[in-house]
Amino acid sequence: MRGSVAEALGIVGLTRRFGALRAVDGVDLSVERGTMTGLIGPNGAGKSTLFNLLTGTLRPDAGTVTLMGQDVTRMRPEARFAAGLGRTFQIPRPFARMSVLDNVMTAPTAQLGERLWGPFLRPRAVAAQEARLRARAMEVLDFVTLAPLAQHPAGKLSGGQTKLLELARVLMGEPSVILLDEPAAGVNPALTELLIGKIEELNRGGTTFVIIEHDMDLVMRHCAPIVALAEGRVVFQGSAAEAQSNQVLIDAYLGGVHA
Ligand SMILES: Nc1ncnc2c1ncn2[C@@H]1O[C@H](COP(=O)(O)OP(=O)(O)OP(=O)(O)O)[C@@H](O)[C@H]1O
Repeated sequence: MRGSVAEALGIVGLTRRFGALRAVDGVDLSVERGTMTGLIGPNGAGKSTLFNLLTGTLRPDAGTVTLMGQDVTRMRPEARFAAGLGRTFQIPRPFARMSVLDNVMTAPTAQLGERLWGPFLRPRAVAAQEARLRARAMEVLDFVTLAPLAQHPAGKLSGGQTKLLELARVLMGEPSVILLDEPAAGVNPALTELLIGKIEELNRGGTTFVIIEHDMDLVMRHCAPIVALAEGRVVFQGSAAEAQSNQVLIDAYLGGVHA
Protein backbone atom coordinates (compact mmCIF):
# COMPACT_ATOMS: atom_id res chain seq x y z
CA MET A 1 0.00 0.00 0.00
CA ARG A 2 1.32 3.46 -0.89
CA GLY A 3 1.47 6.29 1.62
CA SER A 4 -0.40 9.55 1.11
CA VAL A 5 1.21 12.20 -1.09
CA ALA A 6 1.57 14.58 1.86
CA GLU A 7 3.54 11.98 3.77
CA ALA A 8 7.34 12.00 3.92
CA LEU A 9 7.43 8.87 6.05
CA GLY A 10 4.56 6.47 6.54
CA ILE A 11 5.10 4.05 9.39
CA VAL A 12 2.49 1.34 9.91
CA GLY A 13 2.50 -1.34 12.60
CA LEU A 14 6.29 -1.21 12.88
CA THR A 15 7.57 -3.76 15.38
CA ARG A 16 11.00 -4.98 16.41
CA ARG A 17 11.67 -7.46 19.19
CA PHE A 18 14.94 -8.27 20.93
CA GLY A 19 14.17 -11.62 22.57
CA ALA A 20 11.11 -11.01 24.75
CA LEU A 21 11.55 -7.21 24.62
CA ARG A 22 9.43 -5.26 22.16
CA ALA A 23 11.81 -2.35 21.57
CA VAL A 24 9.44 -0.91 18.94
CA ASP A 25 5.92 -2.14 19.45
CA GLY A 26 3.40 -1.54 16.69
CA VAL A 27 4.31 2.06 15.90
CA ASP A 28 1.96 3.91 13.54
CA LEU A 29 3.22 7.33 12.58
CA SER A 30 2.69 9.62 9.64
CA VAL A 31 5.44 12.20 9.20
CA GLU A 32 4.14 14.99 7.00
CA ARG A 33 6.34 16.49 4.33
CA GLY A 34 8.07 19.70 5.35
CA THR A 35 7.68 19.15 9.09
CA MET A 36 10.31 19.07 11.79
CA THR A 37 9.14 16.26 14.06
CA GLY A 38 10.68 16.02 17.53
CA LEU A 39 10.99 12.46 18.81
CA ILE A 40 11.25 12.32 22.59
CA GLY A 41 11.09 9.64 25.25
CA PRO A 42 13.08 8.27 28.16
CA ASN A 43 16.22 6.16 27.73
CA GLY A 44 15.32 2.79 26.26
CA ALA A 45 12.00 4.03 24.81
CA GLY A 46 12.93 2.73 21.36
CA LYS A 47 13.89 5.95 19.58
CA SER A 48 17.20 4.71 18.14
CA THR A 49 15.68 1.35 17.25
CA LEU A 50 12.94 3.19 15.34
CA PHE A 51 15.61 5.20 13.44
CA ASN A 52 17.46 1.97 12.64
CA LEU A 53 14.24 0.44 11.29
CA LEU A 54 13.61 3.54 9.16
CA THR A 55 17.12 3.55 7.67
CA GLY A 56 17.10 -0.22 7.18
CA THR A 57 20.07 -1.09 9.40
CA LEU A 58 17.59 -3.19 11.39
CA ARG A 59 14.87 -5.38 9.91
CA PRO A 60 11.38 -5.15 11.41
CA ASP A 61 9.52 -8.20 12.69
CA ALA A 62 6.33 -6.61 11.39
CA GLY A 63 5.10 -3.44 9.74
CA THR A 64 5.90 -1.24 6.78
CA VAL A 65 7.77 1.98 6.02
CA THR A 66 7.11 4.25 3.07
CA LEU A 67 9.45 7.08 2.03
CA MET A 68 7.87 9.83 -0.08
CA GLY A 69 5.13 7.38 -1.03
CA GLN A 70 7.49 4.51 -1.95
CA ASP A 71 7.48 1.29 0.08
CA VAL A 72 11.08 0.92 1.30
CA THR A 73 10.46 -1.78 3.92
CA ARG A 74 12.59 -4.34 2.11
CA MET A 75 15.22 -1.97 0.77
CA ARG A 76 18.80 -2.04 1.98
CA PRO A 77 20.16 1.07 3.78
CA GLU A 78 22.15 2.25 0.73
CA ALA A 79 19.05 2.07 -1.45
CA ARG A 80 17.05 4.06 1.11
CA PHE A 81 19.82 6.66 1.20
CA ALA A 82 19.75 6.84 -2.59
CA ALA A 83 15.95 7.17 -2.40
CA GLY A 84 16.36 10.31 -0.26
CA LEU A 85 16.67 9.28 3.38
CA GLY A 86 19.65 10.77 5.26
CA ARG A 87 20.66 10.11 8.84
CA THR A 88 23.13 11.49 11.35
CA PHE A 89 24.42 9.70 14.43
CA GLN A 90 24.43 10.59 18.11
CA ILE A 91 28.20 10.15 18.10
CA PRO A 92 29.58 11.00 14.65
CA ARG A 93 32.69 9.15 13.54
CA PRO A 94 34.36 11.03 10.70
CA PHE A 95 37.60 9.75 9.17
CA ALA A 96 39.81 11.60 11.65
CA ARG A 97 43.00 11.81 9.58
CA MET A 98 41.27 12.73 6.34
CA SER A 99 40.58 16.37 5.59
CA VAL A 100 37.16 17.87 6.19
CA LEU A 101 36.73 18.21 2.41
CA ASP A 102 37.70 14.58 1.72
CA ASN A 103 35.25 13.44 4.39
CA VAL A 104 32.48 15.23 2.51
CA MET A 105 33.68 14.01 -0.90
CA THR A 106 33.57 10.40 0.29
CA ALA A 107 29.95 10.66 1.47
CA PRO A 108 27.95 7.64 0.27
CA THR A 109 26.70 9.22 -2.99
CA ALA A 110 30.27 9.81 -4.02
CA GLN A 111 31.20 6.19 -3.34
CA LEU A 112 28.19 5.03 -5.32
CA GLY A 113 29.28 7.23 -8.21
CA GLU A 114 32.79 5.81 -8.15
CA ARG A 115 31.61 2.25 -7.96
CA LEU A 116 29.20 2.69 -10.82
CA TRP A 117 31.23 4.84 -13.14
CA GLY A 118 34.89 4.77 -12.12
CA PRO A 119 36.15 1.85 -14.20
CA PHE A 120 34.21 2.86 -17.32
CA LEU A 121 35.05 6.50 -17.60
CA ARG A 122 37.91 8.02 -19.54
CA PRO A 123 40.46 9.92 -17.41
CA ARG A 124 39.21 13.32 -18.53
CA ALA A 125 35.63 12.38 -17.65
CA VAL A 126 36.83 11.07 -14.27
CA ALA A 127 38.58 14.39 -13.64
CA ALA A 128 35.42 16.30 -14.60
CA GLN A 129 33.33 14.13 -12.30
CA GLU A 130 35.82 14.70 -9.48
CA ALA A 131 35.76 18.47 -10.09
CA ARG A 132 31.95 18.50 -9.92
CA LEU A 133 32.03 16.49 -6.71
CA ARG A 134 34.62 18.82 -5.19
CA ALA A 135 32.59 21.89 -6.16
CA ARG A 136 29.43 20.41 -4.66
CA ALA A 137 31.34 19.44 -1.47
CA MET A 138 32.69 22.99 -1.13
CA GLU A 139 29.19 24.37 -1.66
CA VAL A 140 27.85 22.15 1.11
CA LEU A 141 30.80 23.01 3.42
CA ASP A 142 30.17 26.68 2.75
CA PHE A 143 26.51 26.19 3.75
CA VAL A 144 27.48 24.61 7.10
CA THR A 145 30.17 27.32 7.61
CA LEU A 146 33.08 24.83 7.52
CA ALA A 147 34.58 25.97 4.19
CA PRO A 148 37.51 27.74 5.93
CA LEU A 149 38.40 24.42 7.59
CA ALA A 150 38.13 22.33 4.39
CA GLN A 151 41.80 21.26 4.47
CA HIS A 152 41.94 20.57 8.23
CA PRO A 153 41.99 16.99 9.47
CA ALA A 154 38.43 16.10 10.57
CA GLY A 155 39.81 14.76 13.87
CA LYS A 156 40.77 18.29 14.90
CA LEU A 157 37.20 19.62 14.78
CA SER A 158 35.20 20.37 17.94
CA GLY A 159 32.11 18.34 18.84
CA GLY A 160 29.81 20.91 17.28
CA GLN A 161 31.90 21.28 14.13
CA THR A 162 31.87 17.49 13.78
CA LYS A 163 28.07 17.55 13.81
CA LEU A 164 28.15 20.23 11.10
CA LEU A 165 30.51 18.02 9.10
CA GLU A 166 28.12 15.10 9.49
CA LEU A 167 25.26 17.25 8.24
CA ALA A 168 27.42 18.24 5.26
CA ARG A 169 28.09 14.57 4.41
CA VAL A 170 24.36 13.81 4.58
CA LEU A 171 23.56 16.80 2.35
CA MET A 172 25.75 15.36 -0.42
CA GLY A 173 22.95 12.83 -0.92
CA GLU A 174 20.39 15.63 -1.41
CA PRO A 175 17.94 13.89 0.91
CA SER A 176 14.26 14.74 1.15
CA VAL A 177 14.09 13.40 4.71
CA ILE A 178 16.83 13.66 7.35
CA LEU A 179 16.83 11.79 10.65
CA LEU A 180 18.96 13.56 13.27
CA ASP A 181 20.04 11.63 16.36
CA GLU A 182 20.66 14.07 19.21
CA PRO A 183 22.11 16.94 17.17
CA ALA A 184 22.66 19.11 20.24
CA ALA A 185 24.41 16.50 22.42
CA GLY A 186 28.01 17.50 23.14
CA VAL A 187 27.68 20.78 21.23
CA ASN A 188 28.24 24.19 22.82
CA PRO A 189 25.25 26.59 22.86
CA ALA A 190 26.58 28.90 20.12
CA LEU A 191 27.19 26.04 17.69
CA THR A 192 23.86 24.45 18.63
CA GLU A 193 22.12 27.66 17.56
CA LEU A 194 24.11 27.68 14.32
CA LEU A 195 23.31 24.03 13.64
CA ILE A 196 19.59 24.50 14.38
CA GLY A 197 19.58 27.61 12.17
CA LYS A 198 20.97 25.54 9.29
CA ILE A 199 18.45 22.78 9.92
CA GLU A 200 15.62 25.34 9.89
CA GLU A 201 16.94 26.84 6.67
CA LEU A 202 16.90 23.40 5.03
CA ASN A 203 13.45 22.79 6.49
CA ARG A 204 12.14 26.03 4.96
CA GLY A 205 13.54 24.78 1.66
CA GLY A 206 11.33 21.69 1.95
CA THR A 207 13.51 19.09 3.70
CA THR A 208 11.61 17.03 6.26
CA PHE A 209 13.32 16.35 9.59
CA VAL A 210 12.80 13.88 12.41
CA ILE A 211 14.92 14.78 15.41
CA ILE A 212 15.69 12.67 18.46
CA GLU A 213 16.66 15.13 21.17
CA HIS A 214 16.85 15.08 24.95
CA ASP A 215 17.11 18.87 25.20
CA MET A 216 13.41 19.56 25.82
CA ASP A 217 13.78 23.30 25.56
CA LEU A 218 15.22 22.92 22.06
CA VAL A 219 12.50 20.43 21.06
CA MET A 220 9.73 22.70 22.35
CA ARG A 221 11.11 25.75 20.56
CA HIS A 222 11.86 24.19 17.19
CA CYS A 223 9.84 21.02 16.61
CA ALA A 224 6.30 20.50 15.40
CA PRO A 225 4.79 18.07 15.92
CA ILE A 226 6.30 16.40 18.96
CA VAL A 227 6.01 12.63 19.25
CA ALA A 228 6.73 10.81 22.50
CA LEU A 229 7.68 7.15 22.68
CA ALA A 230 7.60 5.02 25.81
CA GLU A 231 8.31 1.30 25.92
CA GLY A 232 8.26 1.13 22.14
CA ARG A 233 4.88 2.81 21.68
CA VAL A 234 3.72 6.26 20.64
CA VAL A 235 2.20 7.73 23.81
CA PHE A 236 1.77 11.32 22.63
CA GLN A 237 1.62 13.28 19.41
CA GLY A 238 0.86 16.99 19.28
CA SER A 239 2.17 20.54 19.44
CA ALA A 240 4.62 21.94 21.98
CA ALA A 241 1.73 23.71 23.72
CA GLU A 242 -0.22 20.44 23.94
CA ALA A 243 2.88 18.62 25.19
CA GLN A 244 3.32 21.22 27.91
CA SER A 245 -0.22 20.71 29.15
CA ASN A 246 -0.11 16.90 28.95
CA GLN A 247 0.18 15.64 32.52
CA VAL A 248 1.82 12.32 31.62
CA LEU A 249 4.55 14.10 29.67
CA ILE A 250 5.00 16.79 32.31
CA ASP A 251 5.49 14.15 34.98
CA ALA A 252 7.77 12.04 32.84
CA TYR A 253 10.04 14.54 31.09
CA LEU A 254 8.94 18.12 31.10
CA GLY A 255 9.35 19.06 34.74
CA GLY A 256 12.06 21.62 34.11
CA VAL A 257 10.84 23.15 30.84
CA HIS A 258 9.34 26.61 30.77
CA ALA A 259 6.91 27.67 28.07
N1 LIG B 1 20.74 -4.76 19.48
C1 LIG B 1 20.01 -4.85 20.58
N2 LIG B 1 19.92 -6.02 21.24
C2 LIG B 1 19.16 -6.14 22.35
N3 LIG B 1 18.43 -5.13 22.88
C3 LIG B 1 18.48 -3.93 22.27
C4 LIG B 1 19.27 -3.74 21.09
N4 LIG B 1 19.12 -2.44 20.70
C5 LIG B 1 18.30 -1.87 21.59
N5 LIG B 1 17.91 -2.76 22.52
C6 LIG B 1 16.98 -2.52 23.63
O1 LIG B 1 15.79 -1.97 23.06
C7 LIG B 1 15.27 -0.96 23.91
C8 LIG B 1 15.15 0.33 23.14
O2 LIG B 1 16.47 0.85 22.93
P1 LIG B 1 16.76 2.17 22.08
O3 LIG B 1 18.23 2.33 22.02
O4 LIG B 1 16.00 2.12 20.82
O5 LIG B 1 16.13 3.29 23.04
P2 LIG B 1 16.31 4.87 22.95
O6 LIG B 1 14.95 5.43 23.14
O7 LIG B 1 17.02 5.22 21.70
O8 LIG B 1 17.22 5.17 24.21
P3 LIG B 1 18.35 6.32 24.41
O9 LIG B 1 17.59 7.60 24.62
O10 LIG B 1 19.05 5.87 25.65
O11 LIG B 1 19.24 6.33 23.20
C9 LIG B 1 16.20 -0.86 25.13
O12 LIG B 1 15.65 -1.63 26.17
C10 LIG B 1 17.50 -1.47 24.61
O13 LIG B 1 18.23 -2.06 25.66
